[in-house]
Amino acid sequence: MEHHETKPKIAVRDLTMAFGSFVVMKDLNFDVREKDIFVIMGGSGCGKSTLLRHMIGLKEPAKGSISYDGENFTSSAAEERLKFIRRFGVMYQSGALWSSMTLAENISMPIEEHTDLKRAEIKDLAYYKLALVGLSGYEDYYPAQVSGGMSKRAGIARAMALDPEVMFLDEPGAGLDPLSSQRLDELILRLRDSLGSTFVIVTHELASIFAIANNSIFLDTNTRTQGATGDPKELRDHSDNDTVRLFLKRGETIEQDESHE
Ligand SMILES: Nc1ncnc2c1ncn2[C@@H]1O[C@H](COP(=O)(O)OP(=O)(O)OP(=O)(O)O)[C@@H](O)[C@H]1O
Repeated sequence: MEHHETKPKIAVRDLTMAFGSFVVMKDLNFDVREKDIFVIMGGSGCGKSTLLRHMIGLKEPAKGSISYDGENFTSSAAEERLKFIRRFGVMYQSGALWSSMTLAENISMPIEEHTDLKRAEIKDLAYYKLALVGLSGYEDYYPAQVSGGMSKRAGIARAMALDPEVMFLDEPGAGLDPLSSQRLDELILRLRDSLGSTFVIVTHELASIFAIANNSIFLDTNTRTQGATGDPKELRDHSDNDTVRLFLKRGETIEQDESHE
């Protein structure tokens, strides 16, 4: 196993997440390293999206902290917090693009909002971002005119509009056929390699987890805390937590089933 001695990109410490008196997860402790493709995994309703919302500042921890590059995000003042948020790119589960705008206009929006660039420069940037996700030639299409997979890729291009250091994707493969889902996985790997960004991805799709992730956290609904953190392949083969191993081993049966088709 490789060990990087660098400071973690993201450090989550003693995090408890709750809605009122309902505790979703407690005592979460994990690191995300720079250039990791880190997946948040676990069964339905365990708190994956809620964890992502904590990491981008949409929800406050009941306890604990989240730091970026050694700086405390959780305790930061409003103004300082905006600086953190500017370094994030987010694609939500609903991930929808604005239907009344072309793909290029969808990507231009955040650039217009957050920079002083001129119109022509913004257009160039939007075209460039679409090219990065393999959508050259589709700049003037409306979301309804492209496939689900293309729409997800445009959503990723929009999340990348401001060159984020960390990309957060909530269930990017949801609703996609296996081939489009696989193409999306390949895109994520390629973007990580070419742009050097860090990815935090919510997913419960095992094929996708094994294809892209080098680091992860498993949220266990029964114990209401993390079952394990680390490389999903290693957890599948060596975790001393039965629930984690069982969850990840389902992947083998799925992969075998698919190879017999
Ligand atoms: N705004 C809210 N108020 C109260 N409870 C909530 C709220 N949002 C989520 N929850 C609860 O918190 C728990 C975790 O929800 P969350 O959506 O984070 O799970 P998830 O793992 O992302 O689920 P899924 O895989 O089904 O998308 C669930 O029990 C959910 O009902």
